[in-house]
Amino acid sequence: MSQTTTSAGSRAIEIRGVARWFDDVKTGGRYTAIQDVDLTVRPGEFLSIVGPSGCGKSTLLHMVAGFEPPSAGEIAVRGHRVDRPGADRGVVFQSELAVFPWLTVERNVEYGLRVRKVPAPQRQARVSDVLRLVGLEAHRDKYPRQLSGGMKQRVQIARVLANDPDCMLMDEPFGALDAQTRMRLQDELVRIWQAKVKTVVFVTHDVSEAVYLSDRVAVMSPGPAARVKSVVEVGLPRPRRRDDPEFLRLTSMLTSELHHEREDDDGRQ
Ligand SMILES: Nc1ncnc2c1ncn2[C@@H]1O[C@H](COP(=O)(O)OP(=O)(O)OP(=O)(O)O)[C@@H](O)[C@H]1O
Repeated sequence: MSQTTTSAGSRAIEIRGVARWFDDVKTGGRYTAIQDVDLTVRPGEFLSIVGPSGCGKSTLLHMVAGFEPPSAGEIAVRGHRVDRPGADRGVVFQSELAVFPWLTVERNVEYGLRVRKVPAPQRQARVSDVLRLVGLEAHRDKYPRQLSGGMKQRVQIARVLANDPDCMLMDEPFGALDAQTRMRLQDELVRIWQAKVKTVVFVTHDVSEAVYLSDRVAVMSPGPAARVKSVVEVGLPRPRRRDDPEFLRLTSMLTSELHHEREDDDGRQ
């Protein structure tokens, strides 16, 4: 990251006027995936991004991660412009391929700490701490092929937490899991988030998952030129119940918001 652009204040992540387009080498034209995206994420907040398939959720998250630059606009994390990946932002992907198959659970989790040359005693303490937090202590010597899909996602989460980032950026991390495992991991994620007080940005297709987990839910419009069309506050206390009438009302409201393109800009921020 480079120069300070804004005072961090109450903004963990600030996305201002961001667009991303891709050149089509065959036609010489370009495809504008997202345009004019404005979104502020507060420190310690759990914010989900929902949107139709292909609208640009992953593209937006990858830009916050610093994997690719915006074509226009600016992204700042704690007041610093993002221009590359950084240890302050940890990314959890949908695919279990993000876990190194040739390393044990412990080695996977320790990986970032080794790269940063954290001394062995500190490394071991940190790894034990996060393995305990994600419930993988008993599996530390196993290889990924010996783990279930849910356990592999826990390895990814533990690996991110070991680096103690300010924000966790999660790209449909539970998308490939069966419904029961998914719900269990949602509960675990809330517990971990509450224990570690990280800012979390969570991309999902699943409105109910977003309402269950989040402080606020940002809804994107369909692409091309997708934008954040509204941001909805979820005021429900935790632990949440999926059969709570207010939970069901919010889920149904967000579902219709997602499926109906609205031209007004009321909810933009
Ligand atoms: N490297 C690229 N080159 C060209 N087009 C791209 C590239 N990456 C993404 N796109 C296009 O940008 C749009 C947004 O893609 P993205 O994967 O961010 O959407 P998404 O909302 O995360 O989708 P899904 O919910 O299906 O995972 C899509 O139309 C996609 O085809």
